[in-house]
Amino acid sequence: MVAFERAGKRYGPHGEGGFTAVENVDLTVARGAITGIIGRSGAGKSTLIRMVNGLESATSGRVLVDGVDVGALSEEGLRGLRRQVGMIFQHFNLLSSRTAFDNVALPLEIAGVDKKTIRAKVGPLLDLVGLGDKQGNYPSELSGGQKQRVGIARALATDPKLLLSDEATSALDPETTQSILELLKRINAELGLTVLLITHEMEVVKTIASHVAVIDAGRIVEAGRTFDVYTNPKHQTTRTLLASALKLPEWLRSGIKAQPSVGDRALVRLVFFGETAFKPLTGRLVAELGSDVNILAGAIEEIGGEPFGSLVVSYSADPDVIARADRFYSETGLKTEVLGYVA
Ligand SMILES: Nc1ncnc2c1ncn2[C@@H]1O[C@H](COP(=O)(O)OP(=O)(O)OP(=O)(O)O)[C@@H](O)[C@H]1O
Repeated sequence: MVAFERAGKRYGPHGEGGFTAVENVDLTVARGAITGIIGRSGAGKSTLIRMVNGLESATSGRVLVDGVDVGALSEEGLRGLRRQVGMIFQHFNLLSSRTAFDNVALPLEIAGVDKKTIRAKVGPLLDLVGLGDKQGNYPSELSGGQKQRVGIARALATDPKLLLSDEATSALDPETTQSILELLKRINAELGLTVLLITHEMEVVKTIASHVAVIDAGRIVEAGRTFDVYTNPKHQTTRTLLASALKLPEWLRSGIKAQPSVGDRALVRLVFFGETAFKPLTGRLVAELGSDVNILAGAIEEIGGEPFGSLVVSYSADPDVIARADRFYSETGLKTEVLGYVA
């Protein structure tokens, strides 16, 4: 549905004074799927997603939506594209002088739709997002979650086939975030809408995205099924993003170092799924390393209905202990990653 072909974006002049925000991105977004793009602040996420609806133009390569090169569209072509591509934003971007109803009606008014059709369309959309009783309320009278629901209804007004989500839950508390993600999931399933979202939170990706791409300094460093990337991350950026999503106590998280000093302990995430899920490997690891293994956190989670377990343990970073542990992992096929080192 969306294809980035060696797509890049450079702000300002070429050479000195310019800045390359996105570089050589090759990425395909499957029709009907929910795809997440995750990266740290400044990684280029907003630039990348805005290239899909022409809010930013590629300065190299191409971005195709349903085979159409966005960069080659005329102003009128772009307006047509934006009717097919809805967008929601971190700060909702509602007009404060308009009611919920009138905010949702706005794209239809702009498209020249008659009043009767607008009335027939907006009510059911507000019902769909659970705001049937708030049609006459102004944004200032709505909670953050309700404002985002209005934003979602507005994005759906022109019956788009693709929804872009720019950090749509970043300004919301965890509970409201979950309810908005549930709503997006339902819309994806019920309307068959393709969703492309950007976020800096692994939890968001894990909750709703079937596929994920990790962006770092303007480049996609890893992409694939969310389950695969989450259970077997290959790139250091992905590992760092995952580590920050683990529910480790603050005292432990803040003490993590990239390199060990003498006497430090390795902090290791063990991932259990598929064949390794049902083997009593933790006991064997403890037997292998002596009683030196500390279990610090553990959870059974699932992505897209596929369960997996993760356990965070620490043990001596002494090279001999590390070598024994690594031998054990390669013999058993247990997936692991070193999160860092702690004193
Ligand atoms: N109009 C612009 N002119 C020059 N540089 C820009 C412009 N817009 C963004 N940038 C730079 O491009 C880089 C990527 O910005 P972008 O907003 O795409 O990142 P992001 O991953 O969405 O970050 P955040 O999550 O903080 O919004 C940043 O270093 C930013 O300063």
